[in-house]
Amino acid sequence: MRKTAALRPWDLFSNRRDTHICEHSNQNRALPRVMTVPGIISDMDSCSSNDGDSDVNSSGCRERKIIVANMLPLHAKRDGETSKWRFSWDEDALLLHLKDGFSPETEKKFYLGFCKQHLWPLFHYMLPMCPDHGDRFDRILWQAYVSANKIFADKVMELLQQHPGLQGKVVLVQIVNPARGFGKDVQEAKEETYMTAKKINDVYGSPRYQPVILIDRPVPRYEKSAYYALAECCIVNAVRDGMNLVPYKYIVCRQGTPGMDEALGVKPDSPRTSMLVVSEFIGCSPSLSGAIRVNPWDIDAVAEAINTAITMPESEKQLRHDKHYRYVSTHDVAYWARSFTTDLDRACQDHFSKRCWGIGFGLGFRVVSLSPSFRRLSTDHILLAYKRTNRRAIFLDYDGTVVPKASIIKSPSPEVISIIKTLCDDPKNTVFIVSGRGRTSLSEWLAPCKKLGIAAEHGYFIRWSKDSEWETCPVSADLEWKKIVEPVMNLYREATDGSNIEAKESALVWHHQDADPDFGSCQAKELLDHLESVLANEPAVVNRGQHIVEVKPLGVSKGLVAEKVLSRMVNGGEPPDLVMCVGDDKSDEDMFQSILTSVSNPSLPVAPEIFACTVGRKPSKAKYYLDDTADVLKLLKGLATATISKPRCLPHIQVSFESNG
Ligand SMILES: O=P(O)(O)OC[C@H]1O[C@H](O[C@H]2O[C@H](CO)[C@@H](O)[C@H](O)[C@H]2O)[C@H](O)[C@@H](O)[C@@H]1O
Repeated sequence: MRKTAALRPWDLFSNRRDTHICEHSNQNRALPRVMTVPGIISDMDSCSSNDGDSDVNSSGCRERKIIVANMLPLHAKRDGETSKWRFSWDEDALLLHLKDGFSPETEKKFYLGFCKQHLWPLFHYMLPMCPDHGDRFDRILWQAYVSANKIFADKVMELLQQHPGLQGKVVLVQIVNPARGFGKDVQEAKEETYMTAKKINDVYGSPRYQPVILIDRPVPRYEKSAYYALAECCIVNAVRDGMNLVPYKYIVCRQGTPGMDEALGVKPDSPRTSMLVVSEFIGCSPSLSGAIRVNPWDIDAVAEAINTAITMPESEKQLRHDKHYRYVSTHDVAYWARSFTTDLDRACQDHFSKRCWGIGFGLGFRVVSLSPSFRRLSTDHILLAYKRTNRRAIFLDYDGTVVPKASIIKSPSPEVISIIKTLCDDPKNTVFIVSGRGRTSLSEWLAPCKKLGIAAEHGYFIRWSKDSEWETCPVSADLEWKKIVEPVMNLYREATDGSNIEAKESALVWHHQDADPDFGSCQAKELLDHLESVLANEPAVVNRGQHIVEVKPLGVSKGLVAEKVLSRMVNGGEPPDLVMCVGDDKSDEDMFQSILTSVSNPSLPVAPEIFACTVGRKPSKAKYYLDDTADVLKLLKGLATATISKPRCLPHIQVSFESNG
């Protein structure tokens, strides 16, 4: 076993001074519910865990409630022999003055002055009464009150010291890397570091023990490697960082080499261990899955992480080290260079054949590269195909396609109804509205279109015409995940003014259309991440739509709707010869993909003509675009007109030849 431990903020390391790691078994140490100052600190450390556990929360962590009082109903007596304080309840609740912390002057001002002359009357609905101070606010008394509270707070913080068993055993070695600049800020940071180190050493050090060792000079690589090799734990907790390589170097040094083993007296086949505590804000953090991740601003969490790291069982340290070492040795500089080149190649694929467009405004501005074959769908173009085909499948999204997204009235206009009705009344057409919306509103709004098929809730429900029954998608009926999603969405609803939750039969949707646009978008991204992580093992998927974050059952998609409709047409002996699909958002991309794939379906006698069209000029699987819903309606109207004015079958003209004879 190596005999050195190390803890280090930024580039810091420390050595453990003895061979025994502090096996601090009571990690969730309970604090006494009422703590007084001065107390017997060592008594707190041995708090037993069988005290009723009333303040153990559901996750197993103790919630610490610290009550700090100026006067306690206690008798305090210092034991002459041991010099320890002994406390006993004062049955008569006599006031005990704890004078150690304050000068008589501060105590007089904060307690007799501010508390009694200002606070007490205030809390008793009276004006300040003292004739000396009259009715004026006395700033000096207030300042004494603030000072007294600060003294209390400082004392509490001091006593909340964590893991005192480690005192004398752990050393933090901080290597101060030479700064690259000479600004005032660098100087100030250095001064603060020195001051803090001195404070810690003064309080916790002894003539033979210095808890913090600052090394403020250029440290050659071989010397750093030696520190890395000896340190049992490495902490890199920068508040922001790019690709910090120190954790990787540390792992490699802990793995050692035959030469290092010899120098350190380590047996060649002895198990290797290493422990990393890393800031969640540094670039390498996600790649080190065995590291303990901390928020560097959370001092308590950092302290706990350090304790966990150095008290962890050796076997686990070894597992973590092996995992990290495998990662570091397979992801070397050559690997990074190769993967960067691959990513670059992929990103630039077809780069030169694409056209770039700047779209959006403000924070929404993006440059998108679009295929040169991506073009506006002209009515004339589709009309030619429409007129020469006889078995057409038409899929229309609802919101943002036939009804404008921004419209307050969500029901379709009479014009939309009339166009859709004309299209679906044509026996050559199979028309479906495929929407994320619920079945009740869709069937109500589209009631006049009797022959229209409706796929509601992204296809969770499908109805082939008004007279047929709703079919439910044969996916898992388990919607238990809703219980996980709802509280999370509620958090975001509460935190985002203007947002709301829509509960559908199979899905839950968080809407932020009426929230502040920028804040709403940021919250939506957060929510998406949050939900994806909590739903990792659930039969549900999270999607982002226009001003929405939606969670729906796994296996439900608009793409499957298109697949189902097309295969029913094929199986019914009516394979489509034209497939048209218009939609505006991400969920519609599934439909585009699905109809594009259908072209290569071997069961189709002839490949249908495909018109996949997105609404808005943006990257899409669709080959065509239209600018907005007005454009869509114009196009559909053109098709509807062709439907109505199609050449009727001419009546057979009977020519009779009358005989004149
Ligand atoms: O598949 P779609 O027909 O495009 O429907 C998708 C969602 O439509 C509805 O949300 C949309 O309208 C909301 C106003 O009614 C608006 O706030 C939101 O931004 C739009 O995305 C519907 O409420 C959702 O359930 C559908 O998934």
